[in-house]
Amino acid sequence: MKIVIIGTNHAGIAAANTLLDKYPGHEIVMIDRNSNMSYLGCGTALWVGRQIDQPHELFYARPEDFEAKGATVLTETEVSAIDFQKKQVQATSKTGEALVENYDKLILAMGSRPIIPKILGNELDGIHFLKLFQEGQAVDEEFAKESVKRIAVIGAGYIGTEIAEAAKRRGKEVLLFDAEATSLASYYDEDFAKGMDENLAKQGIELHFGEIAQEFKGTNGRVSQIVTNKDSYDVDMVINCIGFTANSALASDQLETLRNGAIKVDKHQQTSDPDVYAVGDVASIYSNALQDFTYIALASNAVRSGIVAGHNIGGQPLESAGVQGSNGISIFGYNMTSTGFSVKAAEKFGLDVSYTDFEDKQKAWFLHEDNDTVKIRIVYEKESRRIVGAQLASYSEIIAGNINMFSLAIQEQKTIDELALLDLFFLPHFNSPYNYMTVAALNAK
Ligand SMILES: Cc1cc2nc3c(=O)[nH]c(=O)nc-3n(C[C@H](O)[C@H](O)[C@H](O)COP(=O)(O)OP(=O)(O)OC[C@H]3O[C@@H](n4cnc5c(N)ncnc54)[C@H](O)[C@@H]3O)c2cc1C
Ligand SMILES: NC(=O)C1=CN([C@@H]2O[C@H](COP(=O)(O)OP(=O)(O)OC[C@H]3O[C@@H](n4cnc5c(N)ncnc54)[C@H](O)[C@@H]3O)[C@@H](O)[C@H]2O)C=CC1
Repeated sequence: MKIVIIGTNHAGIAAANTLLDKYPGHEIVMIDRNSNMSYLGCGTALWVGRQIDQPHELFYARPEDFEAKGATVLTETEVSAIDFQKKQVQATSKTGEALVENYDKLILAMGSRPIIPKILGNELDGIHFLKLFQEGQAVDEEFAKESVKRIAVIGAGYIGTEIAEAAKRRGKEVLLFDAEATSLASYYDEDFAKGMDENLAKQGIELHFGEIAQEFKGTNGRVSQIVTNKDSYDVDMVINCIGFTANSALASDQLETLRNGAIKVDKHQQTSDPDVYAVGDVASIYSNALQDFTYIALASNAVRSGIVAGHNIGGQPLESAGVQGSNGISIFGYNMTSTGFSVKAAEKFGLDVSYTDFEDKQKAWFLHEDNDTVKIRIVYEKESRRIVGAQLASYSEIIAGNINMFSLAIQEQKTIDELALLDLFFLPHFNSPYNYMTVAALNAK
């Protein structure tokens, strides 16, 4: 069987490795328009902010790794069309040569692209996005310029907040804008996001929330001012981070999609064409909190969905367990993690939810050093009492792993009452006998 994979980043790589390692004997052709593969964008801010010295360790796979296992890897080759009837992929190589690849099974792993704000002045120099390694390099080069002193970051989601920290670490003045009232509004309720806002403000980042960019103005072709619905600000550079959209144009007129263009898949990653699978950011994904398919762009989901597609195409039926969109962020030492829905997100999706909050020290009360406060919120459906979300925030790093337990609880449809008496270990170095997670659950109305 000949399997063609379009897109060789996290999702495409996971599918390719699964097929090559577990189901040998197939012809695998991997095509990507980029010159590199496997770049972990999560490391961009760490590198640009000089928390790590070099970007090379942010790559974990090379074309040679797949060629050594028998695959054909075509880099700098852009797919321009797919004929789903003839089962053919048309592409152009880096030398301009037209290529046609036939397939028995096709894996779409074209990922996502940043949303471009449709406002005047978009084309000016000094306006950046952060998705590819090359875009990280461009931002890094700008940060090195003495003339770039004041930076506007548009969108205080995950990428915006992380790059705001990086810019500050490089000695820049940073103005952080978001249409919402707080940072991280897609992931955390306001009471939680406020903790991050205070942390950002304490570090000298200028916060402009509830503000929408309406125009970029320039001087000699380079951005020099940003105009919002409230005011205008002189800046030397802009970084746009207002979210991702599925990069599905190659297939969205032929295959079924969600309203945002993500290619609809089932739990086997199969699209509306049985010979075509879609994985990662280009595809829909099943949310256990919502109990329906939705769109959640994360590297963790990309890897899992790639593995699932690989097994199904290889001949071993495997159903995805669904996801919770579990995520985390660490900014100037302040750590936040969440999974499933916040109260706000649950209500937006039509769920009738309640929540329980608790706050305590991370370690036992009699440890007075390095013992930070932890805030927790657990969100549950009122009628069924099933847990649909959790949020944690603290300067303590110990909180990080806890969110995974809530992820499993949501996946397994556990109720808030089942959590209340769960056996959690106790050791003073890490927690208290009255663990804040179970106390929050015990307090649930
Ligand atoms: C700055 C940043 C930080 C992030 N941090 C995190 C994090 O901490 N945790 C987390 O879980 N996620 C994080 N993400 C999100 C994560 O990177 C994405 O969810 C992930 O990259 C999706 O993987 P993918 O393989 O589905 O798609 P992509 O990474 O978008 O890869 C798609 C590939 O398809 C190729 N392609 C597209 N169209 C064509 C075509 N026509 N022809 C040939 N090739 C094509 C592209 O060149 C690309 O290589 C971050 C993203 C960014 C940008
Ligand atoms: N730690 C992690 O897990 C990370 C995950 N990612 C993922 O990568 C994807 C893209 O990240 P982001 O671009 O940061 O998206 P995001 O969805 O996290 O944040 C986008 C932000 O932009 C704001 N916004 C939207 N339109 C706006 C406008 N016109 N003006 C001002 N603000 C506006 C939104 O309110 C939101 O806060 C997401 O799916 C994210 O989850 C990215 C970085 C880190």
